[in-house]
Amino acid sequence: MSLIKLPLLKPLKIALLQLSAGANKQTNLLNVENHVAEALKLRPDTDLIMLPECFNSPYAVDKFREYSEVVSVKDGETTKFLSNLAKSNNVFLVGGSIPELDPVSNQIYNTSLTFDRNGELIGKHRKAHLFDIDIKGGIRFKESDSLSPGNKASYFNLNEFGNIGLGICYDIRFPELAAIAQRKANAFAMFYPGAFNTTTGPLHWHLLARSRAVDNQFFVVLCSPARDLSSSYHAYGHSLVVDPNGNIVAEAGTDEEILFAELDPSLLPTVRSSIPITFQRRFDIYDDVASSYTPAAN
Ligand SMILES: NC(=O)CC(=O)C(=O)O
Repeated sequence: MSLIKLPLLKPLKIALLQLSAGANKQTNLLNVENHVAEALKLRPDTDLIMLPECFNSPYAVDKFREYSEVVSVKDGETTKFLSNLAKSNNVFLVGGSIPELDPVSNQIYNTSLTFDRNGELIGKHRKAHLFDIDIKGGIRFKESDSLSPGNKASYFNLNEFGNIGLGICYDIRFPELAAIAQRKANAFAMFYPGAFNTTTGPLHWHLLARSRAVDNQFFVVLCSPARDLSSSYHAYGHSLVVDPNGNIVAEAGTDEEILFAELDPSLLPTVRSSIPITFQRRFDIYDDVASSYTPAAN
């Protein structure tokens, strides 16, 4: 077996903070700060910390505008908070997601912000596929009642660790975003802050994470809010890390929890050489789909 050559990248040590978010934004931010401190106390060599979808506000269509804020390191309360948190702790920070107010269009987005160790904003993704579903006897949710969709696939550079792709929650159901990150950016992992629920979580959470990992032969990382039965939306929990072979390597329960994992990119060449789908793609027969992609850098 000859190994596929990929640039030698460093293993990335990550901590996922599975937290609940209540009605008080300050309390939610304080909870994040305390858990970052706790994670770094337990594992001081952590390189990257990830937060869940909607960590500073309730996950509720009728609350997004009320909690929304501009994304600005100067004027945005949560942007500033995240930037300082990354810098003061010398970590990369995948800032889950927050309701973002675009001051020009007055539209609201579900937006994820990623910061480097200096607190620089290195990535911004607006949830591209809005969660509009209606499962009889299960759950009805319509993000598009108050949110607008983002319009690009996102991937970012983490210096010596290489590139990652990022989507938010429902975005995981659309394999194209992960495929773009893998093929256009040679990403070694796809990160999804995500709040599945007690109906769709048991149905599809693990299946989708493992599918995206196996499709692209890279790591898939999902960070969920903790389950809070007193809130209107019951998050699934089960934050998850899946390796490039589709194996679950770390999984949280349903309560607040810090989940640690290490993403070793040296696994990718072995997996890709064993089952070489990377070389076996038939773009000659699915060219129409490929040419409809609209890739964009940050
Ligand atoms: N909450 C979401 O965006 C997605 C979800 O719960 C699902 O796809 O299921």
